[in-house]
Amino acid sequence: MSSVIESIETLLVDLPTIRPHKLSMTTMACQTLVIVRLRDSDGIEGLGEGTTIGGLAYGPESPESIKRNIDTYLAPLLIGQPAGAVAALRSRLDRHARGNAIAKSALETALLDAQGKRLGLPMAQLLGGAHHDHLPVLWTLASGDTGRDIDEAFQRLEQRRHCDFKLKIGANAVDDDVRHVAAIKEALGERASVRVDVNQAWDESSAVRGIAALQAAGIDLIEQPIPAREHAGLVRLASRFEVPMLADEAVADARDGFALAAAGFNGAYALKIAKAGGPRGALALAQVAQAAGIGLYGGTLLEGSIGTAASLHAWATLPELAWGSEMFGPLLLKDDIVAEPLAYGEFGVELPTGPGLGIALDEDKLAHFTRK
Ligand SMILES: O=C(O)C[C@H]1C=CC(=O)O1
Ligand SMILES: [Mn+2]
Repeated sequence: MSSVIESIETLLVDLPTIRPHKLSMTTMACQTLVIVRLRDSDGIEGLGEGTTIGGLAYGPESPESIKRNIDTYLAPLLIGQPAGAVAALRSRLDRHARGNAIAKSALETALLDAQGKRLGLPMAQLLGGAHHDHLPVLWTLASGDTGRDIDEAFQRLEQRRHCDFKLKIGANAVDDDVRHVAAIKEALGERASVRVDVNQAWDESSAVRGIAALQAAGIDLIEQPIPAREHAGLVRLASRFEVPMLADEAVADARDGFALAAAGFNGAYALKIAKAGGPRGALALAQVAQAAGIGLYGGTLLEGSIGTAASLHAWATLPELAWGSEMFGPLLLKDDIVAEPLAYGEFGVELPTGPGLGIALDEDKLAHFTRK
């Protein structure tokens, strides 16, 4: 008898951040991981993780809704089903439940982890095989203080941890943000690539003014300057400026990617397993981007080690990430719930090698940080 899915448990795990992380819509002091433990009748356990940023500040799913919707609606669709039928199970979730991409991503990750363990293959091999075993990782400077961000950047460069930096802006007046970014770029000079993420905070005319100044300051990439749904505006900004635009919230999945490319967008796409409903959906967006000649970036929704490892397995199967990745989530957290943390160094991170995700839980730490 082939294995069936026997149980699915979800846990809310609250981990403090190493410093306040300030974005245009919220300042984080803690990240909540929704951990999925999926158990199959052959005794194999698959792990998954879903995160968002600042409760409901980033999108329509919160950690609590992810847990509740898995427990109430999504898990019952999987219990008793053949455990190895990952593609069919993923379609089943989409057929019976709309939206909830982060919850579905956590479940798809757990299904792939279990199947990889069953077959003795790393998740990247289930997804077609890895092109790379070390991926570049940038660091986000978002302490809210220019001097502290500059110190942090030099520290990361000296540790050989990161040489590309993303600055979170949009919470302050445009001129103040531009001054902040220009001061950091001026301090780092040619030693580092500096990019910004506005997280949808500007309207188009503010964006024109802000981007002109950021381009003059030597910034390499402008992420999501205007609201996600304003595709036409993003296309206009991408055509207007030499500095490329990175679409993040505007492109969740392959359909969004197709629509934006068809509208004439010529920038780059941020892939996130959370936006696309899992690693397979994120790779489908990557295929659309490749067909349209659009460059790729491996994005994070500030996942912990499990979600980060799942993303790395997916990104490793891509021939090229023109803009590298930002899979630094675990480094923003004060502690971890896995036995062996991901290996960061030489401006990037190693792809884990064991079966499935190649990640094991530290049960004591998991129990300690799980919300009671
Ligand atoms: O890109 C985002 O919108 C979300 C995230 C990625 C890095 C970071 O600091 O926040
Ligand atoms: Mn972003």
